[in-house]
Amino acid sequence: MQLDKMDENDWVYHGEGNKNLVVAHLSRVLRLLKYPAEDSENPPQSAEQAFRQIQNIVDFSSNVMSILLGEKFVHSGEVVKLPLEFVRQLSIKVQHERPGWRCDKVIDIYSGCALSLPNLTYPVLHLSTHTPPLCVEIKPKWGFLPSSKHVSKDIKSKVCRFCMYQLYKVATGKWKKRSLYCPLDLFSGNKQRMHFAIRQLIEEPQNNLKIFKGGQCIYSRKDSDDSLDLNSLLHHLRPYFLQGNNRFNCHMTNKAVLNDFIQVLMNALLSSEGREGGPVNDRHAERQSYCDASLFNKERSRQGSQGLPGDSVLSRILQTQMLDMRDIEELYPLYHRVEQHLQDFPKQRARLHIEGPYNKEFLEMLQKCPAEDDGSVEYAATKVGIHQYLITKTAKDCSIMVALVPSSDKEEEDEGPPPFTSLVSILDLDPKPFDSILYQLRLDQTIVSFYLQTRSALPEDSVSSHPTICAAPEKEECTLLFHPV
Ligand SMILES: O=P(O)(O)O[C@@H]1[C@@H](OP(=O)(O)O)[C@H](OP(=O)(O)O)[C@H](O)[C@H](OP(=O)(O)O)[C@H]1OP(=O)(O)O
Ligand SMILES: Nc1ncnc2c1ncn2[C@@H]1O[C@H](COP(=O)(O)OP(=O)(O)OP(=O)(O)O)[C@@H](O)[C@H]1O
Repeated sequence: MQLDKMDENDWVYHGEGNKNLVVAHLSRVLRLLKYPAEDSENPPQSAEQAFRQIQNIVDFSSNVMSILLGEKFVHSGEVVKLPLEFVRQLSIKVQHERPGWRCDKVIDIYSGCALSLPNLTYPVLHLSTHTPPLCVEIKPKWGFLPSSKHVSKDIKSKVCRFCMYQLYKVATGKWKKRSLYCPLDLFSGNKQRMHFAIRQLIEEPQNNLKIFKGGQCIYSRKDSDDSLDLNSLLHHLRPYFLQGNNRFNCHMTNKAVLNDFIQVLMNALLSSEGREGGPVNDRHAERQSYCDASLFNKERSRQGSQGLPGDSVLSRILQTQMLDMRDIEELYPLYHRVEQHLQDFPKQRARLHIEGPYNKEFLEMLQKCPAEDDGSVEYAATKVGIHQYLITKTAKDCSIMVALVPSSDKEEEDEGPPPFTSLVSILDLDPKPFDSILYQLRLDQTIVSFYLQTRSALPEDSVSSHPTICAAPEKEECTLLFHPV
């Protein structure tokens, strides 16, 4: 990439989240900061601050998250300085492709800073074949129930945050339809539960699932009420699954295509080598962790527990999320202690690395932290305190990208999906701001009280387990939740 010869016509809109917009050009992407539209005339930070913010993201990803999640999964990228005219033209060019609900923020066109990353939807893997890679992005969210003594509402240890939050999101219009995906099913390592969870993601992707082919998004929910085209997805997927052993002339039902696709995706998520194909060993004992709101039939999964392979992407994310099992209610007093201290001694913000930098000194500070609470601000801020909690917050909001290309390896069996090579990565590993903790506490209270109120007003089976719906992939009734195709 020649930074002095950038042409906006080479770059295409690729996607965006709450804080960044991403454009792609073949095997690279540029991730540009966004800020609230009302600040568009008056950028909230200088070019130097923007540069430092992105450098902080790179350092946090490479020095902290990559160690916890595994280097093979993490691509931290590098900060680049782009010509301002290029960014301005790019911003105009992509505007009409942006989803309406994201337009409350605008691209930072003043700093010229961006994060340059490999395009994970168009990995080098595909170069060995003429077939465009398939790529699945999953934002799995929180995979466990808090086990803190300080939880004020019992429901938090029975129903997961994602499932509770769904009722609030639908009621406030963020999404039109409730998602029946439950992260605890995906993270269970039990193949039936995982299969069920992935089907729910396909049925209602919200912002938790996107599917790409050849680097282009072919399946996602862009707005709360846009239409989803499952037929078109199946049309894209079918050729990949007809290529297997003895299948060239076989008729495959849509259900079989979808089951194969989910199977291949699960294999990649459970692979303990980063690249699919090797034997799965070093399994964790399955965490007997069930969410009462999941529609998966618990009795079925108890028959065949598998657990997550130790080095699989799901296991690494879950372990990182669980570094801090404390609930926000238990964490808040520690935040309060640090906040009070910073009010009295504002210059200590830098010493305590409240906004980074995430360098050697930061890691040393985490290691030196006292093991027991001695009432100090160091304890509250560091390893067992705020920083550790914020690290787990990043792991609760990251996404997994699974790139798949048909493999030429011949396999003996005629059964099962054709072989694929996969490349699994984790993205969106930005540090979460210290100041978000008060907001987190309030949001948590809102989600829980809304869930309790709404649940009591709804019929029993609309929010809790429903024994007649199960996820056995081989059974006909597993099409139950799908629209006709
Ligand atoms: O708090 P949550 O669980 O709603 O997560 C936010 C996400 O909402 P979600 O529920 O996944 O739709 C939210 O995603 P959306 O904007 O809803 O797509 C962001 O990821 C947000 O992170 P950040 O503040 O931009 O760094 C996320 O906020 P934090 O992870 O910073 O709390
Ligand atoms: N390296 C990459 N390769 C390919 N696509 C990417 C890459 N990084 C991001 N994307 C795409 O861009 C989208 C937005 O990126 P990202 O999730 O980092 O934004 P964000 O604003 O930080 O999100 P959030 O809402 O979680 O804060 C992703 O959902 C993904 O589809």
